[in-house]
Amino acid sequence: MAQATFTAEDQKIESFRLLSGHTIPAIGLGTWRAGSQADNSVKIAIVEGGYRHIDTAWEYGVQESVGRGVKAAIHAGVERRDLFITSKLWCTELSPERVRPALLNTLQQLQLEYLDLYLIHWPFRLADGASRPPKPGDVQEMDMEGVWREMEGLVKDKLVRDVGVCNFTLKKMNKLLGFTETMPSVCQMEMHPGWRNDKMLEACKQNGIHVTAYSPLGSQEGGRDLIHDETVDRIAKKLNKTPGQVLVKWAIQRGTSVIPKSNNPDRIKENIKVFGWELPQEDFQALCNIPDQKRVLHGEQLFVNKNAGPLRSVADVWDHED
Ligand SMILES: NC(=O)C1=CN([C@@H]2O[C@H](COP(=O)(O)OP(=O)(O)OC[C@H]3O[C@@H](n4cnc5c(N)ncnc54)[C@H](OP(=O)(O)O)[C@@H]3O)[C@@H](O)[C@H]2O)C=CC1
Ligand SMILES: O=C1CO[C@H](CO)[C@@H](O)[C@@H]1O
Repeated sequence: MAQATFTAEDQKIESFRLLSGHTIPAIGLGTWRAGSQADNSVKIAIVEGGYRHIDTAWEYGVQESVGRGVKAAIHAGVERRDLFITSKLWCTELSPERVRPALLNTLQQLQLEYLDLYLIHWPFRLADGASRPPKPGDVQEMDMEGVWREMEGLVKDKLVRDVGVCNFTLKKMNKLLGFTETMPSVCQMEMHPGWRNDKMLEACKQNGIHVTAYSPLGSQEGGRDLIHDETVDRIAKKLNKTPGQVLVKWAIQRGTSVIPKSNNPDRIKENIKVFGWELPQEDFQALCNIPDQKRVLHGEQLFVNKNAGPLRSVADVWDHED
């Protein structure tokens, strides 16, 4: 069996400890829009880049390809127990009786026996066959307690090692914390210098919940081009790093894990070379001061039919807070 070229130890990849006592590697490979190249990107990331953390979701439609990439990496000598694989429960499955079948389907697609982390993707339930953007009536309130009890059951049955949420507002997080028996280990949120989201980061820290920053480069396609932001570019040139590395390092220095997506082998390997050096305080601060704070992905935009105006049902379930 061929040996992996890089190990996480070679790369000195840092990790963060979760409330459960498990650890999450500081950098993971994102797979949204990875398409049919996901298998190759995942294999390169793990075997050549030293990644040990992969972020995916049923909704990305790439889980079978991701699974093939993971399998190839294991075949190349990486141990499953050294990998951290995250997936997410999609909005149409947000009713208690659908949680376990959705997870089993995800495990089957990924060809895995367990997940390291299973996240509620958005705190909204979508009706079966809901169009995007949804029609009136397609967006529904979820039975949060019922769904969470099922998530807890997956941990008890060792099908997933940790559970968590994405895209929760503070109001929704507080509601969850009001009844949870198994704490959410992770809250995954959009975070980059163009959307620091300090309020949720602070609230999570206070509760010991680890934060993973998604779209750390601004998401690029249809998002915000932070790679060419003048502050990011200036700091990158000064430190002799790339803009991608500066953005990834900023996230880690804030205490969050981070999941940049790339399908380009050079950029995959570039984005993880962020250990053994620090952003000086003044540069870290300059990145924190980037103006025009706004999200790239917003629940109201994702789930509201812009042509028809806000749907009554969305107004009922969205908290109207940042
Ligand atoms: N929980 C949730 O609701 C969400 C989770 N996510 C997760 O977070 C991941 C990352 O977020 P995402 O929105 O994909 O965007 P990112 O911020 O990671 O940006 C990805 C884009 O940047 C490009 N890129 C990657 N590295 C570099 C580099 N070093 N220099 C220049 N360009 C680069 C990629 O192109 P190329 O591939 O050609 O390199 C791609 O176009 C997702 O893939 C997904 O796994 C994302 C959104 C929502
Ligand atoms: O993870 C994600 C990537 O983008 C999607 C938008 O189509 C979202 O559903 C989701 O939050």
